[in-house]
Amino acid sequence: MAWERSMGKPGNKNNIIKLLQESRNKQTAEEIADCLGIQRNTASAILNELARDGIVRKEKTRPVMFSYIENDSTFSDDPFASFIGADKSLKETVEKCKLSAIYLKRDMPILLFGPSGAGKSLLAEYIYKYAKYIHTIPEDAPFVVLNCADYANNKELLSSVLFGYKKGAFTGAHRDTRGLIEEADNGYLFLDEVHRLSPEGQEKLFHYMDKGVVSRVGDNGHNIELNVRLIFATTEGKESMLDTFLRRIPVEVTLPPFHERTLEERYQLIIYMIHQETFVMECSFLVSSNVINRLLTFQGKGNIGSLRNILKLSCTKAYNEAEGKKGPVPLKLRHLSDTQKFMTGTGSVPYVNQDVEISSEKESVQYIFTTEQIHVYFPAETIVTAVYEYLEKKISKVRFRKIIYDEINHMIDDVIYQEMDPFIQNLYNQAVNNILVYLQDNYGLKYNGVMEMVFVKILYALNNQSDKPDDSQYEIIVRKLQPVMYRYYKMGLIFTEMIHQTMDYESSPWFVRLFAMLYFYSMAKEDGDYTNAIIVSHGPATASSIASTVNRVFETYIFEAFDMAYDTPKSEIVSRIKKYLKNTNTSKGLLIFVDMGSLLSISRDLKDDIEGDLGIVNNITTEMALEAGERILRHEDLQSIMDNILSHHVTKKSYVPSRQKPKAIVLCCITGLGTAVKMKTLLKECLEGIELEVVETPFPDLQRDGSQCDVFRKYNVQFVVTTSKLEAEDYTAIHLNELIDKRGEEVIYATVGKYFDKEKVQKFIENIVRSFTMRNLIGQLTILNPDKILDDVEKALTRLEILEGENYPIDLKKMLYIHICVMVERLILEKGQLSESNPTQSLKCRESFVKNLKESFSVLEAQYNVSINDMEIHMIYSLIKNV
Ligand SMILES: Nc1ncnc2c1ncn2[C@@H]1O[C@H](COP(=O)(O)OP(=O)(O)OP(=O)(O)O)[C@@H](O)[C@H]1O
Repeated sequence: MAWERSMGKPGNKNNIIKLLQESRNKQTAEEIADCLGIQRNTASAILNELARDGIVRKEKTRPVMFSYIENDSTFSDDPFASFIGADKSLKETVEKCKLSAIYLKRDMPILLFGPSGAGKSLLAEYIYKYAKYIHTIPEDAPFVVLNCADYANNKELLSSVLFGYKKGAFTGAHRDTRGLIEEADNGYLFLDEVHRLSPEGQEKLFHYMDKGVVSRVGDNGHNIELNVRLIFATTEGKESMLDTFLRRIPVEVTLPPFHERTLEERYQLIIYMIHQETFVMECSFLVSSNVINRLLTFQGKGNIGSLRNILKLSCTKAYNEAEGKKGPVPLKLRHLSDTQKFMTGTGSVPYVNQDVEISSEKESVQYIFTTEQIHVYFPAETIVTAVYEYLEKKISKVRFRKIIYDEINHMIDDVIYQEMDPFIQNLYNQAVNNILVYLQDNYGLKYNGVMEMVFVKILYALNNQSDKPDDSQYEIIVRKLQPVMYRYYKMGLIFTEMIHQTMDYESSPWFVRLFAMLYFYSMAKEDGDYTNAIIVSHGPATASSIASTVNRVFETYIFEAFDMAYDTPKSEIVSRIKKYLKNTNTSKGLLIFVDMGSLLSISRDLKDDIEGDLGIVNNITTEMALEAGERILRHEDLQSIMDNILSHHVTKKSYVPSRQKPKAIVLCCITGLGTAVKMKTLLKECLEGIELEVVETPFPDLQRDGSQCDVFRKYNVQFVVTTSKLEAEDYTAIHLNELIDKRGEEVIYATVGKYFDKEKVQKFIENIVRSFTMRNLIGQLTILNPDKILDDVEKALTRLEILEGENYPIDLKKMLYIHICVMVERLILEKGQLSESNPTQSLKCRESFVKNLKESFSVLEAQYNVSINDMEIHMIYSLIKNV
């Protein structure tokens, strides 16, 4: 691989220097490589080394440009470059401070808010240094500090210290004395804890801010003109400051407490402070990872200031203990002066897991981290195009994998040699390493040092790059890739979630996820398109330990584990698996190992959720899982995998072959019972060679659940025939009466017509028209004479219409004729079998209707010797009210 190559021949370095010296122009690594006929990576590695040695200047543009540094270079550094956080969480703060320093006149005072020890005094010093650096104040300008809290009990004294006093102004004022504000002329005055200043003192300051003059105490008539830049600081909130004071301050900034700084900054601060101690003690420290983890979670009062004091004491303790011993001084938890202050919340993830050696021999600049700009260029266009072409089947999977592999490698080549701060690299390395090990242990990720380094660089670059990628566009791609690459999708998800948890890492989460997904995909042995396999086992980690062993052995994510508590009910197991299957591609089948015989029956619950075959094996051992894993990776079919496992291991299986949902016409009768049965028989006879099933479903179910109804899960429903009005949104429903109309013909052509040839469908329609006319329907009666019963029913219904005072529409009447004729025959046949009144069916119809119906049907009841019970009345009532 490219990153494993050496820097090539020794002459390359000299050639590069010569080229840059001669050309005097900035050049990219690529241009230099082309010009010298060497690999770009080799050129990039050498250029970075030369930049480190100060021979070549590296400009963090895109692409990165390199130029030769002439000896007379006057390049000097912005003092803020060494202020930890200046380019990260304090970026805005620092920009405001710089702005106030750039302002040429004195009247741009700045007020720093923040808790004790957050770094206000230090920031004030940096502002002063910066003003010198940009020459808004002279090189020898004073920086005068006054902490108003020191005079909290003597406000008069504070005023006289600040503004000076005239001889005789108060007892003990023996001579005219300059105030600190005069000392600060042409430079800066930093007033810490400014809220402690008396109202009179504040008045005097306003006067200076407004007019540029001050008068000493006791000498009000004499104004001294000054040019002093003011910086104020307070640990109090705004409310403790006079409004008149705040109004005069154009720039306000707030420094956050230590625990609100980013993890990276907290780490930098700790390392930096220990490094300072190496000079004091003249030794190196080997800081244990426990110490670092504790310090990182410090939330005590006094923030960085307290932390500094604690470190000073701890380093002294450690030094004394190690006196006379060789090697770096170990700094352990026991040396922390006030251990309980650092208690990490229980269960929190340790940030680092390696000790860090901090040496005084290294230059201090190496510990004052300035963010090295690493540029990561993601070949979005190529990858996005490849994804779409692959999804649209314009390119093969092999081609797709090749494109992804090439592009990811290109990106890796680009980023791998870019330099970053070694200590921050260490922090990132440890976090990334933890995650990759987890993915290796559980998902068989095959990873190496290069992968770790790539992630470190990419994450770091994203965190520090000003032109961040447009994250939302990557979200779309990730979602598109989910179904075709779900294994890598999941690993990408785990990676991003863990990096967020362990590092508070938030930059470009979708980009990171897509990159992780594609990187894992391009490096994996398998593309992920093989039989899905899961292990369901009771016990805290039985399933996951077997799954992780197999995944690790094959360095491939084959098994998913479901650890179940011993009392987990079957329904919950099923629902967990169903949830998993929702985001899983099962077209190559699903093999499930369970540890209980009773779980074999989950095949019934799961079979509709799986596209391919489903195999369940009622036993699980690591050996069996290993064998299955091996066969899965050989792309054996599920049936043969199972046969082999069974022949080698004593066990049982349940096998449900992949099932195409059968096509069906659904009959939905509000009345249920006989009418539906009769219609079903008729409809089936009409099919004549068309392979369709005719199934019934209860009206209330369909009305309530629509296409979520069970029948839609089991069948590929063509259309639904109903005897009652039904609002169908996402499926086709047709009323029984319409079946023999034009609409019936249209619906049949639009649905069934898609699958069968025209002549058969035409025949089907003709059959329906012939059979579903009313007389024919009633002609299906087996014992009753259709003409006779029709006459009797007509009389009964006419009587009901009169009693109810209604004229039923013709469609309804037809329905009622069919229903009542069938009902009478059914009652005759079932006499003695059916309970008198169905207890679950309460009679919900109007009382007067029951009375009228009983009266109008009494003749019919007597003639046929049947009794129309409450349930039947209810059905007739429903028909009348629904149609
Ligand atoms: N960004 C930083 N980089 C390095 N050291 C820092 C940084 N911020 C603060 N410190 C160190 O933390 C300690 C406390 O900072 P500082 O005295 O400036 O805080 P403060 O807000 O002024 O506190 P107080 O309100 O108690 O005066 C100092 O030793 C300072 O050097």
